[in-house]
Amino acid sequence: MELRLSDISKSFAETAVLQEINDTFSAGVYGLLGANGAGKTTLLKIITGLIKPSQGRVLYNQLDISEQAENYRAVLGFLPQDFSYYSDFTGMKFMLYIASLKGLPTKLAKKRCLELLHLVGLDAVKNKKIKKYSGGMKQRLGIAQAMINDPDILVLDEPTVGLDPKERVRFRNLISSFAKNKIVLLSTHIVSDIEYIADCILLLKNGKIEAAGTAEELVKEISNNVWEATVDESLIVNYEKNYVVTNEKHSTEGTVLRFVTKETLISNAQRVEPTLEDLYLYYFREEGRL
Ligand SMILES: Nc1ncnc2c1ncn2[C@@H]1O[C@H](COP(=O)(O)OP(=O)(O)OP(=O)(O)O)[C@@H](O)[C@H]1O
Repeated sequence: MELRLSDISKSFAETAVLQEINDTFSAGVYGLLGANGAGKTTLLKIITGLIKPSQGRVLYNQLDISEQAENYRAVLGFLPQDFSYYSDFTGMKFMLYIASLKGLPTKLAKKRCLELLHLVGLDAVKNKKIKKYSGGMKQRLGIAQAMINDPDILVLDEPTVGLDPKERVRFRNLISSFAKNKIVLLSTHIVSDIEYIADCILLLKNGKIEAAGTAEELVKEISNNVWEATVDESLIVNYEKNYVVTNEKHSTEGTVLRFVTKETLISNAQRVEPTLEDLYLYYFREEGRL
């Protein structure tokens, strides 16, 4: 199984949103990480065939997805960012509705809906109307509906929005166990959501894939460049001008500043292990200053 993005570019009017994206996905979890407006939703919509690229092609098993639309839809599961629900439906009724849209036979549909509602922890509320659901419950229902046809390719746009920390952990476990022999693509701007589950992280910046690899591979770029130093609070503004500051921890002894730079003149600065969050903030430093 292979999904290939071949030279994808997308412009809206005169504005280039994606530029010459090339990548090949085989079974595994891929995390698309980027700041707001980086082009994540646009890229995922192109991958699902919802919008067409201005240039380039998406190939599923070597064939353009536009030439095998029906076949492709059958192996695809999608959670859009702006997913809307029928609020008067119960969770179960909604799932059955999606199952019928996907053409699942009635008996199988019921079994599959119950299984999935259990997997996302919505058993207890499956007969409640969706309008009574919390944001996190709705999001879990959205994830469940995307998995209804046991898709080979699961595309999730910002799936963890609205999930509390416990739900996030449950989500990560769910995706890890689901992903065997499947392609899972998910977008987020929350580093910790994909740090542990993504086999490959793609950093999307200004419509281009700036870097791709495992978390360990990616952070190598800034190894030896992440520091911590205890500094006087009044000097922080100056440091922020010269360094990419990734954390500030205030205490009675002063402020522990964490920052990324090649060389530093701060005498008590010590090198520390880089994290993916350091790398993210380093890549998206301009956005951080808005
Ligand atoms: N249909 C459209 N017409 C014009 N511009 C668009 C359209 N869709 C997206 N854009 C623009 O393309 C850029 C990328 O948007 P996109 O939604 O893909 O980013 P994103 O990384 O998903 O951001 P977010 O995390 O905020 O959803 C934005 O500047 C957006 O305004």
